Amino acid sequence: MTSENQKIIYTLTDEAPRLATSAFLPIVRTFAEPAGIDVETSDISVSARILAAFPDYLTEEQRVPDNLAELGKLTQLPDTNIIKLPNISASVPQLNAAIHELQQKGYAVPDYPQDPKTPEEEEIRDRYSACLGSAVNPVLREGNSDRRAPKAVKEYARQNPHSMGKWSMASQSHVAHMVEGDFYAGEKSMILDHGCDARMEVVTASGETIVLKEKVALDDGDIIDSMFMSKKALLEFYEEQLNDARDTGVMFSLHVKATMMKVSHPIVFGHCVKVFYKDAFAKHGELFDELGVNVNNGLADLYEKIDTLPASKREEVVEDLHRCHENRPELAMVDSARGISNFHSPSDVIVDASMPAMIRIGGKMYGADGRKKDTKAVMPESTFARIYQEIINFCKTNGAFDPTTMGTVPNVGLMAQQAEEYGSHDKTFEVPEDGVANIVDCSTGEVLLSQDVEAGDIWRMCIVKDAPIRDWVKLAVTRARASGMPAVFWLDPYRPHENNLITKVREYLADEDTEGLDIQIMSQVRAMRYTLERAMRGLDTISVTGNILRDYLTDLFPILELGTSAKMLSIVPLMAGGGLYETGAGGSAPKHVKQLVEENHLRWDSLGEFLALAASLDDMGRKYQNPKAKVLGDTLDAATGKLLENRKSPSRKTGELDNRGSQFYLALYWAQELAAQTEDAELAAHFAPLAEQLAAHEDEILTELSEVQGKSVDLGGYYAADVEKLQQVMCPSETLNSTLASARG
Ligand SMILES: NC(=O)C1=CN([C@@H]2O[C@H](COP(=O)(O)OP(=O)(O)OC[C@H]3O[C@@H](n4cnc5c(N)ncnc54)[C@H](OP(=O)(O)O)[C@@H]3O)[C@@H](O)[C@H]2O)C=CC1
Ligand SMILES: O=C(O)CCC(=O)C(=O)O
Ligand SMILES: [Mg+2]
Repeated sequence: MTSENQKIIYTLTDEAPRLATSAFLPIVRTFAEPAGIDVETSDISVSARILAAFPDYLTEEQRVPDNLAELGKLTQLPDTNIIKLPNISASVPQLNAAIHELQQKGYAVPDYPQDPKTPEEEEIRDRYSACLGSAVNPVLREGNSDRRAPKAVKEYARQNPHSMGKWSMASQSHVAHMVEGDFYAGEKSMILDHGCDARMEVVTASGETIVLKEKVALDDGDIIDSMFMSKKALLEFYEEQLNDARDTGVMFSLHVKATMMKVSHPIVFGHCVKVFYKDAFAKHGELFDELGVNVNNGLADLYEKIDTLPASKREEVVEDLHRCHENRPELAMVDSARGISNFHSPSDVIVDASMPAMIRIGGKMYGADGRKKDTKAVMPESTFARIYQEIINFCKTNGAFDPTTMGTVPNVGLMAQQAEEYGSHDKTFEVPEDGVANIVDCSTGEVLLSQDVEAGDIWRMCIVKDAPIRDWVKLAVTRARASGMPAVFWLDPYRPHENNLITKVREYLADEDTEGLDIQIMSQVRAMRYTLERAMRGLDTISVTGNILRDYLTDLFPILELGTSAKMLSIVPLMAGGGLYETGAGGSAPKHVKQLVEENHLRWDSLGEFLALAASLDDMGRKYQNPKAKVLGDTLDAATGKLLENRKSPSRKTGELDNRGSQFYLALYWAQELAAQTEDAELAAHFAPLAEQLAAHEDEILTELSEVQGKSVDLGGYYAADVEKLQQVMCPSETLNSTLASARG
């Protein structure tokens, strides 16, 4: 690679990360330039993706390129180096809000047809499906995942522990999951011994064949699974759990991932809302249908639709809804001050973040009165829910974990090529009629996997490819070797899919040099217990997991260990040789944007972004023999360590140091580290004046950064903010801006 094409592609995403990046990019460019590294941006925000999907609805000037598709191609090239911050995985309400904002701005993109009636509407819905739910990560994550807390970050957390709630043996909090009729219960799985195209079809009782998916391309060695969730069993389960929560006086909460599991979980969520309010639905069901109410989009959708009714009718409906609460348990709240419950929107409570938050504060969630209470955490799908019950049991017995002493739990996650459930959205269906659900080899007609299903059941097919499994095993061995930690594969032999994985894991482990390494395979509940026992004693254990547990555990352990998963290093070594560097494991923190807009204080911590950039630079240095890049990476890591030591992370409180102030210190320390290092005299000479200038102007810059706080700001939009306004708000210190500019060529 020549110096001309040494390039970092920096993605622009949504919400708080987008804000933070606006402030960080001038710093990144200032530091990357002397090492001959270009920093190119690529907007993959939900609004940019919407615009890219509808060029024919836009004027020439309004059109934007399909950046995500472009990046997807680049993941297949060995030179690629992408930094990716969290982005919105849009639920339908979020998608609608983004569309509405764009329309208001004069972009004539069409409305989202939730229930398409014409071929044109179907075509529009298909185009929008590329913007809905988790649409970015699966395209870019063409590798497995390596997430961990770097030593300096772990050490900082040990010295400066975050608060932890108390656990009591008497806690009534628990997890409720289905024990029959869920995806786990009747799962079937096989390892293919030949490649083929398969179709998914339901053969109804009357003998009619309904093809749900014409073609799924499969390869020799793929593990494929067929699983379904029974609607009947799900409704019974909800009724039982609601009654149990009411009878035992515990709050009710529902934890799903409707953003990522964009087809199945909104349905699972919607059924819960309907069961909770079943009397109101029994009485007003027809009216709700006429109004087009779809509670898969949350109770907010219902309230919005009944708003169109005459006042007296609306009041009657609202009264009937309220009356349902008399026979139901108290509901966990998302925002008790504003009366927003767990049912308001399917994207308000996202299981990977919501369960750790509950566990961290002693197994509680907030009730309508704003108080913390014990809760029944309902996760219908049992496959992974049991790990949360295991940690709850552990905390009840042993008390809360102590961040000053607890061990660390890094993760190596199977993720590449849309592995497992997280790649199943285009192969997930609500079954139209009772019958037999078959996965059929198109060329021979052989039925590969078969299930008896009923109308309304959710049926899906999952795939994991062979090459990613081999790569995942290799990555686990590499991490075990590099860290000296034991590595545990969390695989359950009683689950057909994981049993097949175990076969392959054993085979591929045999190909690796595992001499002296401690590598074990345990079912998930045992793995959790083993890991927790060790963590409590200060011992570290790598979790090696499938895709869903990757997601769950990389919020759970960092939140307990570090207070937030934002402080994780999150690397995706792309299978084609490139690197995708993500920032932490957390979300895009909509609450933080609200605080910025109202009070001009951004509490988002960019630590994950600093760690990601250092890893990206380091990789560039090694791959392209660019010693300057390596020096930049090392000094950035050192600066990040200093930032932690000197407690220059953003504060949550308006008026104190925020994200922008924290970034100023990062720039100062980075310049100082570069000036002080002796490996590259040119870089030292280049950055010495910047280090001096930044230090000399510290007070002035901090004053300029804090003066702006406390007042509301206008970003010119939420999903599609005005770029200039964004820049002005995020870079308010003229002194810092000009000092950085003077160091650039
Ligand atoms: N990789 C990705 O692209 C991901 C995207 N998402 C998307 O993000 C959105 C919101 O997700 P949700 O799961 O609700 O989580 P949030 O983004 O709201 O994060 C949960 C909480 O974690 C804390 N937090 C997270 N990141 C940081 C940070 N960098 N600095 C400081 N605190 C942090 C905040 O706590 P506090 O408010 O107390 O300060 C925040 O409210 C959704 O649209 C979801 O789809 C979610 C996960 C990953
Ligand atoms: O893609 C998403 O929607 C969420 C991803 C996520 O939560 C994670 O990777 O930890
Ligand atoms: Mg996650």
